[in-house]
Amino acid sequence: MTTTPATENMIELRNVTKRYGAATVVDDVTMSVRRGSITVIVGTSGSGKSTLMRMINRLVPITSGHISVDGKDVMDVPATELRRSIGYAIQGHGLFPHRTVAQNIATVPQLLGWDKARMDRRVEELLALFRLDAATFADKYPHQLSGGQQQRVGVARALAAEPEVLLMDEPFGALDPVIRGKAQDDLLAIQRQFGTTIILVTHDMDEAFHLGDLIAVMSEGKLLQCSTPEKILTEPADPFVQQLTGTSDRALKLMSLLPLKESMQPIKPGLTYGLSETLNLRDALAEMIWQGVDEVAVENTAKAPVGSISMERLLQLGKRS
Ligand SMILES: Nc1ncnc2c1ncn2[C@@H]1O[C@H](COP(=O)(O)OP(=O)(O)OP(=O)(O)O)[C@@H](O)[C@H]1O
Repeated sequence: MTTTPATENMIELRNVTKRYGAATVVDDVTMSVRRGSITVIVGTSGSGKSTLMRMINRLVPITSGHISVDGKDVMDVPATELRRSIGYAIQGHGLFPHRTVAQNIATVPQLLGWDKARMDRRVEELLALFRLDAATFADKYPHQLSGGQQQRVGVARALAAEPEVLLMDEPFGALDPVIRGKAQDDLLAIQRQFGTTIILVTHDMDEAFHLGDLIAVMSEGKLLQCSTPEKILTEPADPFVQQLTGTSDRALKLMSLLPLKESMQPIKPGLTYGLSETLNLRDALAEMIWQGVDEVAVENTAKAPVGSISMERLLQLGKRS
């Protein structure tokens, strides 16, 4: 038996346009999203980010152009089937107020006719994944949870039926910075575990740089650039892209994208202070300034030295190439 190889791109948008009357709110957007990657859409308010994303699961009808998901034109898939197969998480989470946490999470599996044992297993697994104790939370109602907990349930619900594609519209918008950071790290861990293809809309550029394999910048309905975070910083396609990413901390943003592990120098004996190889260069620099050291050992998770890094080398790496 021959099987068709999975296409490398999970989502393809070709010349996608959305008009409301005379207003063109998404203007001829062409973009590809690689399977198992995270694409973050940024741009000013009203630039068409949500509209673009909502055309993928057909919550908004396309005026012209084509969108395919996993090789299939979305217009050839019944809208309800499409929406059940694509996870969707929004700011304010949209939980059903009269359903418990467990029932909220099981919404799509239930619609898909999963048996009870499988649904219960999945709910427990997701609660554990989002660090919500099942005994405490499964039977609570949304109003009994904090905003952050509700948000996590919202994302858990979007992931419940193990979708290959997850669309997220400002999913962490309402969270305070500490919880937000944790939620982002949870999402990255889950994405790595399941290989989910994610498109996420945010206003927060730090979030975009932290999460995005690609960053898509929109302005007035147009897609100005869709590139890696490094390219967005070092080769902005448009003055607006440059303005959006901010120029004052460009060096530090760039350093935050570079892993220490890939930039370290050979092991050097006699260094008394060690940093984990899992840090990025910005965090390494911050720690060295704080500790007042010019050179440190780089250590693996077992605390064995695997290299070294000097302040001089760090400063070189942050320079525009
Ligand atoms: N149903 C509609 N009818 C008419 N205009 C609409 C409709 N929905 C959205 N728009 C307009 O389309 C434009 C893009 O809206 P959209 O919500 O996609 O922007 P956005 O970039 O996601 O904005 P924000 O960051 O503020 O959420 C806006 O000017 C908005 O007013």
